[in-house]
Amino acid sequence: MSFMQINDLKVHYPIRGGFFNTVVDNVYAVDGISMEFERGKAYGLVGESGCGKSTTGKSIIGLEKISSGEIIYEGENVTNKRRDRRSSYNREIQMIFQDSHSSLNPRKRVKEILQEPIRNFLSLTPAEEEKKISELLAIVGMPEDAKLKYPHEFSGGQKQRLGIARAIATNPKLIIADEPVSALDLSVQAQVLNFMKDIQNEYGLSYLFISHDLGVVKHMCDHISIMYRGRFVESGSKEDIYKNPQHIYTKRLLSAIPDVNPIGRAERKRTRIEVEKHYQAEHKHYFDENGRVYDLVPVAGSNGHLVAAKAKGAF
Ligand SMILES: Nc1ncnc2c1ncn2[C@@H]1O[C@H](COP(=O)(O)OP(=O)(O)OP(=O)(O)O)[C@@H](O)[C@H]1O
Repeated sequence: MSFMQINDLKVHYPIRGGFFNTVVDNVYAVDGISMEFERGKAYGLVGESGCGKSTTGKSIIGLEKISSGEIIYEGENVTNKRRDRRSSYNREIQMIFQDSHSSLNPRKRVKEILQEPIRNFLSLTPAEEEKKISELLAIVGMPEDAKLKYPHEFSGGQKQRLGIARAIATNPKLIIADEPVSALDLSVQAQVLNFMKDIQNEYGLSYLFISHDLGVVKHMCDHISIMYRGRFVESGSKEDIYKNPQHIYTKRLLSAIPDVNPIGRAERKRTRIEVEKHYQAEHKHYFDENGRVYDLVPVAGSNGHLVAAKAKGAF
């Protein structure tokens, strides 16, 4: 049973131009997506840069204006209440960002950074607040004396842990994690991901896990949507997406990561040959099975030869 539903969400940014600075077009950053979140489950949102992943996350939490669509939380339409301090939605949906360095106020000590959500949302006595901050630091594996330090005194992985501590301070149900490890060294990425899994299990947290990295999403998520130009081209359980991808864009995303590539070599080759044939026949476009059109451009292989035709934007 899902506790939150996103229905036909659209976020369009107007493009202004001309002498009168009128709206001449729109960027269809998010263009009609629907999702459901279940307790204790992680929902993965994958796609290449610019497809609308961050805009989706930010609009859910209320950092971006929604053009149309609705968010239903615990049976209530909260679309216009997302930033309302009094609403439980505002307390129970939190976000962590890729760049924890810039999302943590450099002029505040850790104690003050963690105090902020606690004071905004929980009514605690000073003693309870102090205890809560110590508990949060313990949960994210940071020492007690971190309280008095500033963000710059920590490593990238530690700063991301502090970002997580801040997000879990209000006992959230859903954490939107926007590329939470992509700015970290590879060695630290696994630690932070494992830690996120641990707290998910312990507190029954749900995640909206945003990433361009299908390997990371495979590790973290139960349900996955593949996003392309503001829309979902494919959604399904982790098993469906990795074992039996349907859309050519998903297949290409998967084939770009050999480690987790579930489609056999033969199929990978077939997809590539199919597109290459179109290119060699001097077609400028390739139409996939859903009628979507891609521009074809050449790409050079590591040996310097033309190895495949590439569908621009998709491949
Ligand atoms: N404030 C804005 N005004 C106009 N266009 C915007 C604005 N914010 C984002 N966009 C555009 O909306 C589209 C989606 O951007 P978004 O940042 O959501 O993509 P993304 O998938 O998260 O990319 P990345 O992985 O690089 O962060 C892009 O074309 C982007 O240029």
